[in-house]
Amino acid sequence: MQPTGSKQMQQTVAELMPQFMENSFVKGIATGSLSRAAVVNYVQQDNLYLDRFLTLYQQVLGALNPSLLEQTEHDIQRENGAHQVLLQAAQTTTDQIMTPLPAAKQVTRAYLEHMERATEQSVFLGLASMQACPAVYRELAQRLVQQGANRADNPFAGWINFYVGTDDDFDHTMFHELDQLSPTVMAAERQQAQQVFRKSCELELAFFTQAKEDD
Ligand SMILES: Cc1ncc(CN)c(N)n1
Repeated sequence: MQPTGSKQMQQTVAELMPQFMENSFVKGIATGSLSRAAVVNYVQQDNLYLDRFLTLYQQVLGALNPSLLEQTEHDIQRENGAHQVLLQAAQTTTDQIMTPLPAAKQVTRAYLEHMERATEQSVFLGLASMQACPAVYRELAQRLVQQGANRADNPFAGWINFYVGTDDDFDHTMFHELDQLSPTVMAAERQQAQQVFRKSCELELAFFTQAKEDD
């Protein structure tokens, strides 16, 4: 029997996880050693990313399932909690690093454009492109916890604990929504959704790499 769309996406995440665990930014989170520049770079780009992600999410879920939008959109707004952990370690604040507004870097732009293009094609593809966001972080955080990386002396433990905790429900809810929609679209579009999802996972990896590029 064919796995459901969400199972296949989870397999993609599992397949790519070794690359995430080897990524230098992720290793820095695990060991508690990241330069201030890398942390600032990451949070600046992530603020730009999440702002646009929320707008797209509102657009897609508003069309698909407004009551689910109402239940879940606060999950994205709450991510500021994860950023605060990083900013505290870097001894800075959101205001300081976002004023004046930094420019979006190449990977951030490419990722946002990828999700925008997918959403223009269909809400199903839009949702698939956005699903890597919770799916990758939840799996990553779980693996970091398994490694014991959220130990008390790691300044980034709160970041790991945030994603192991809160992205869980959001991730399952979105996967469920994708599986519910799946029978309503053609087989070709279901296949395309898998490709779109994989591309988003690759951009997630590039997003971490970008944070350390000019550090
Ligand atoms: C780029 C990116 N991807 C995923 C997440 C976690 N939702 C995030 N904060 N930023």
